[in-house]
Amino acid sequence: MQVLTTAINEVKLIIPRVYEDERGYFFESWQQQRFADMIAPVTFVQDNQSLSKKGTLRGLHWQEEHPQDKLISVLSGAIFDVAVDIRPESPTYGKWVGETLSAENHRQLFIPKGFAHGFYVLSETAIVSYKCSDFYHPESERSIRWDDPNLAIEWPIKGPPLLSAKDALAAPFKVR
Ligand SMILES: Cc1cn([C@H]2C[C@H](O)[C@@H](COP(=O)(O)OP(=O)(O)O[C@H]3O[C@H](C)C(=O)[C@H](O)[C@H]3O)O2)c(=O)[nH]c1=O
Repeated sequence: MQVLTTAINEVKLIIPRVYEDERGYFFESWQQQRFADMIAPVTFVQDNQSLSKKGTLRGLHWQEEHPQDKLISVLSGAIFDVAVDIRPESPTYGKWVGETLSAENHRQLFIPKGFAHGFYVLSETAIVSYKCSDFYHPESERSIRWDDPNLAIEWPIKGPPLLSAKDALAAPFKVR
């Protein structure tokens, strides 16, 4: 497993060791001890999975009172995955990182607590599976507009994205 830093130090891009043979491939998508040794001693308690059509944008979301570390993986298709630093005291507050994760490149993104998360679907469909370090607390959910001008995220978007009603009405980013 290779762990690469991104433009925001705490957000890590993971390139797993993939074993390929004539049948296909095998890799350990998560291993607690190696993750603790190389990234952080995180206890994941919930796995989420979503399927989205091409052009879907889910996000930018986080849980305020029950913040979640997340390990994002793509089981099918490809997404542009984005993390936004929303930690009030952070020197990179309001900064974002984006990585293309796909079932083909097997890349994963570790997004710690204190970040908003969202992704845009590049393929016909994408199945995204992600591990969370706390349970779902809907009352604690917050969101920021995907296209907030103060974030200026460079989404690889062609045309208006497919949004949930909730995301279409998301709040603006709070500039410090
Ligand atoms: C997040 C979540 C949702 N749900 C239910 C609530 C809704 O009835 C339905 C769809 O939820 P929502 O539209 O909020 O799903 P997404 O827009 O994919 O939300 C996620 O999008 C971004 C990318 C994230 O990182 C968050 O994990 C999460 O906010 O699933 C649950 O039952 N458990 C959960 O943990």
